[in-house]
Amino acid sequence: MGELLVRYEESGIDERILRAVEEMGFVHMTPIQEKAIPVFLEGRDVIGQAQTGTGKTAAFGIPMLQKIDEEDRSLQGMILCPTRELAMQAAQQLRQFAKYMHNIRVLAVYGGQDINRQIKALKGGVQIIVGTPGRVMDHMRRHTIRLDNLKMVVLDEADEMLNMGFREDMEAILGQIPCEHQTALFSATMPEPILQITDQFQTDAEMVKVVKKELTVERIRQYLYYIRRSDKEAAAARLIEYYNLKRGLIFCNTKSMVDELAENLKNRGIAAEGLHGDLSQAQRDTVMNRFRSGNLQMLIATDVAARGIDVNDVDGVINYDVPQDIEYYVHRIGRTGRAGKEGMSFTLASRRESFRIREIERVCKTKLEEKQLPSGEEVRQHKEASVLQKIREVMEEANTADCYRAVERFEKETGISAIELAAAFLYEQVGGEPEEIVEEPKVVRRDGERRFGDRRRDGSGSRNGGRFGDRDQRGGRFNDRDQRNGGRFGEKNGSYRSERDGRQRRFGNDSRRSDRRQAENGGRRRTSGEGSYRAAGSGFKGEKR
Ligand SMILES: Nc1ncnc2c1ncn2[C@@H]1O[C@H](COP(=O)(O)OP(=O)(O)OP(=O)(O)O)[C@@H](O)[C@H]1O
Ligand SMILES: [Mg+2]
Repeated sequence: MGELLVRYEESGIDERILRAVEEMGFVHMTPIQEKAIPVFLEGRDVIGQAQTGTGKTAAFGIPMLQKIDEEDRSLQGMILCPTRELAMQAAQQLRQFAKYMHNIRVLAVYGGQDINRQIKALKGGVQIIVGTPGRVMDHMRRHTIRLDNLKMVVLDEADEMLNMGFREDMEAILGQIPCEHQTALFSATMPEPILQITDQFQTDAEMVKVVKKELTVERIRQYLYYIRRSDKEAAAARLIEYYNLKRGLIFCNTKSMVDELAENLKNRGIAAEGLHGDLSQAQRDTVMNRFRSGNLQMLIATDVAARGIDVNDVDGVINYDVPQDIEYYVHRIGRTGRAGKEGMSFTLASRRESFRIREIERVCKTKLEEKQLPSGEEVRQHKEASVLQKIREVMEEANTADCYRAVERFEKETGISAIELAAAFLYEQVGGEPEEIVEEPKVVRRDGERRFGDRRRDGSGSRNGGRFGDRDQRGGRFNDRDQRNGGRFGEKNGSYRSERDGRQRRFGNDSRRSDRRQAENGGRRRTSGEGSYRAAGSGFKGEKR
C-alpha cells in the first residue's frame, strides 16, 4: 500500500513548501501530483486530467510557487477559474502552500469585490493572481495588471469556463501575453472544445492523465431512484433523514428550482440554503461560510456555483434534477468522496429520463445502483432507533434524578404509567407516519425508447445524433503519459487507463447559449468609467433561471 508512491519528503520540492504541505497532512503525492509537478517544473505546457478531489490544485499550485522568482515583485503566475468561490479557494490553498515563503504574494481577483481594493493590493507587488476571466480582463484594460513577466498560466476547470461563455475572455487574455510562458489546463473532464484552446494556445503540451476506468470516483456509492416529479421534494427530505446527511449538497438545474427547494426544505425543518449567481456576493459568502464551517446542513446549488468546490466531509450529494451535461454528473458527485474519503450520491429521475441515466453510465463508465426509497415504516424505525440511542447517551451522561421524581409524581397523579409516558415522548420525537412515496411505475411503451430522443423540446432529433459518442481517435498531438499504475492517496490497483472522451456531451441542443448571453448582459453592463464591458464575476455566467 502506497510504498511506490512518492512521499512528499522525497519529492525534491522546496523545503519551505514541504513544511507547509506536511502541516496540511499531505504525506504522499497523489498520482496527478506525482506526474504533473515535474512536467510543470520543466516549464512545459500541461494538460492535466484526474478525477475529482484528487489534488489537482496542488498539482499546479506547488510547482508554480516553486518557479516564482521571489526577488522579482512582478506578476509571474496567473490562475484562471470559472467562479469567484473557486478563485478564493485556490488562492487560499496556494497561500497555505506558500506559508513559509515570505516573499510570495498571492491575490484573488474576482468581480463583485471593490476593484479599487484589488488595484491597491496589486500595486504592492503580487507575483500570482487567481482570478475569474472577466475581472482579469478588467484589470488588463485598466493596466493594473501587466503581463510583461508572466511566465505561467493555469486554466483550472477550463471546460467549465468555456461552458460559461468565457471563451472570448480567455482568448483575449492568453493572446496578450507578450513573453514566453507555459500554459496548463486542469479539470476532471476534458470535452472536445477544450482541445481547440489547447491547439491555439499550447505548444507540444504534455498530456498528463490519471483516469481510471470510470470518470467518477469509485468510493462514491451511486444510487438511483425512479420517482414521480411530484414526489421529489419528499424523496429528498427522506434521503437526508434516512442516510443521516449532516453536510450535503443538492443540485438543481435552474436557479428558480434552487430557490424553491431551499424554501420548501426549510419549511420541513431542514437547515438548507441556496447558492447561485443571483445572490449578492455577500449572501454567497455567508452561505459558503456557513457550509464550510458545518453550520449549514444542506447546500442547494446550481452546477456553476459548486464546480471545484472543496469542502471537507460532504457526506452525500443529491441530484435533484438529472444534470444537463453528462460531465456535470462527474463534477456534482465529486463534491463528496474527496481526498480518499467515502461518499454517497443519490440521483432522482423520472422514468422518462432513463435514457439520460444510461448515457451518463456509458460515458462515465460507471453504474448507478437502482434503489427503492426507504419506506415510511423504515424511516420511522430508523428515527426511533436514533432517538433511543440519543436517550441512552443522555442516561449515561446526565443526572436525571430530578426528572425521575417528576415522572413518579406524574404517574401517581394521573395513573398514566411510565411506559405510556415514554411511548408518548418517543412519538413526539419521531412524529407520526411519514407520507408514502411510491416508486414511479415502469411504463411499457409500445413504441419503445425511441421516443425519449425524439421528444426533446427543440426537436433536435435522434437519440444519439452523434453528439454523445466517445471520440477515441484524437490524433497523436500529445505525448500521452498514461497512468496505469497510480492509485491515489496510497492505494494502488493498477487499473488506470487513458481516457479520450471527446467533446461536450449535452443532452440535446438546448438553448443555454442564448440564456447565457442574457444572464451575462442582464442589467450587468457598466456604463461609467472605463466603458461598458461586463462586470464579470457578479453572478455566474451560464446558469439557467
Ligand atoms: N497529497 C495529498 N495528500 C492528502 N490530501 C491531499 C493531497 N493533495 C490534495 N489533498 C487534499 O485533497 C482535497 C481535494 O483537492 P483539490 O481540491 O485540489 O481536488 P481537485 O482534483 O481539484 O478536485 P475537483 O476536480 O473537484 O476540482 C483538498 O482538500 C486537498 O487539500
Ligand atoms: Mg479543482
